[in-house]
Amino acid sequence: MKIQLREVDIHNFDEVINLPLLPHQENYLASNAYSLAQSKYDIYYRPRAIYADDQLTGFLMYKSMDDENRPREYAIHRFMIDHRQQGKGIGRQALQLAIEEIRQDLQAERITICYLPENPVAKDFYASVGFVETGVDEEGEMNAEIVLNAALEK
Ligand SMILES: CC(=O)SCCNC(=O)CCNC(=O)[C@H](O)C(C)(C)COP(=O)(O)OP(=O)(O)OC[C@H]1O[C@@H](n2cnc3c(N)ncnc32)[C@H](O)[C@@H]1OP(=O)(O)O
Repeated sequence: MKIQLREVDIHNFDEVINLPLLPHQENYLASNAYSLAQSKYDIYYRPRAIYADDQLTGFLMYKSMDDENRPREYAIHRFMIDHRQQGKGIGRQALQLAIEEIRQDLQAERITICYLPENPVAKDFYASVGFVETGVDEEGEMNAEIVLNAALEK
């Protein structure tokens, strides 16, 4: 299966907004409609549509942390796969592609991700990709990170 990240644009934004999750999964992240609106008002956000063999199957969004005075850091804020397509390896490949895309910025030193501790998939999945948990923040979300420059690791 060929997995690609593509820009969200006038041709696919409707479909991205309508990508379905199971009802309980909707609690794990903001809606795609909210995320796309957010990306229009915060230029640091980079929304991406996930395609599997040219079929739209998911959405992710990351941002550089330049605006928070952390210019060498990127944060993956949203990540979802159409529930009918989950568990087929698409998410894992899409996350790898996002990490590769971020690595194109040779200044990048750190990638963070956060998730609700009760999310049954996130913890083990993100750990298997290399994210190391750093603690729960004030909003109750677990934070985890990949340090790209090993010299920075504590
Ligand atoms: C930053 C954030 O947005 S955090 C919120 C993340 N998003 C959500 O929780 C929304 C609902 N979930 C999803 O959209 C998807 O399940 C995602 C994005 C978490 C993963 O995408 P998928 O395409 O399903 O993942 P993929 O098939 O590549 O599997 C990756 C791993 O997740 C785990 N996994 C996937 N689905 C399940 C499931 N239903 N039950 C248990 N584990 C699962 C497996 O451990 C798998 O590892 P493996 O490759 O060793 O088998």
